[in-house]
Amino acid sequence: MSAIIEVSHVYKSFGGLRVIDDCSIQVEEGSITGMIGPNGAGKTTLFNIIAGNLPLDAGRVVFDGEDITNLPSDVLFHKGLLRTFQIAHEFTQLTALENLMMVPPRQLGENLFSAWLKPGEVRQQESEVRSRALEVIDFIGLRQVRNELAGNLSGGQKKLLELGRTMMTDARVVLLDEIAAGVNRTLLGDLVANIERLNREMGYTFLVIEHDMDMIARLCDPVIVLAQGRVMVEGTIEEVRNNPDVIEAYFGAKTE
Ligand SMILES: Nc1ncnc2c1ncn2[C@@H]1O[C@H](COP(=O)(O)OP(=O)(O)OP(=O)(O)O)[C@@H](O)[C@H]1O
Repeated sequence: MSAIIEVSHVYKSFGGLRVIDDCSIQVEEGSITGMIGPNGAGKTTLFNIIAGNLPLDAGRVVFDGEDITNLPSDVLFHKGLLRTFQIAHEFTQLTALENLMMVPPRQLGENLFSAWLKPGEVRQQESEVRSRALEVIDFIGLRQVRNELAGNLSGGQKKLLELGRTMMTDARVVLLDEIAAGVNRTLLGDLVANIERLNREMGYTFLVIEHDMDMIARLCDPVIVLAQGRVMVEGTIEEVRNNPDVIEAYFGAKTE
């Protein structure tokens, strides 16, 4: 395996507070890499930097051999690097299926000029998008609620739909930020199974921030522990769990 994401010597401060401090990580292609750490360790900040949602102060981010430092998220999206998006407010009034159909980039039907020039091609593409969306809705187990408004779905179903939206793209790396939060155990099982299938069957690489340790233990290898904006330890979940520094900084702090 080789690294599909390389973060090298990244720094980021907010005002006087250094939140990411000479941080370097690598994500191997085909892995489901976990990222854990105490509250305020800088996990979300690092995600935002990798996903192009936040400029860094210094350092470098490389995706599949290409320097993507400070490229905006929409450019990264087209390159196949994306994070799960919260279902945006305007999409809550669309059905689950329509939410999936809205995702594909470069949809010809959205462009009036191309619709006027090539109506046959637009119809063809719309029907392809629709059948892809139906496949995805089956994959994520939401066929029963495909015609429900997204705003009426449960929290867990919304997370599954978010995952489904990444499947409408040609994603290669997906960043998942605390998707277990607020999801019941049954739906969480579905989410985990779907992430595993996407990884195994479709070759997606995942980088996962998660407070739910069961989910990390089940899904992730390796696990990176971030503390005070830099990597404290990296290894299997067992190695990480047994590391005294981690127990003190993370688990220790948690059980006080
Ligand atoms: N936009 C911002 N402006 C100022 N400070 C920020 C900003 N974003 C994050 N911070 C600060 O940076 C630090 C790291 O935050 P971050 O959200 O990256 O941590 P985290 O590891 O994801 O934490 P948690 O597990 O609690 O979500 C925190 O002290 C936070 O208050």
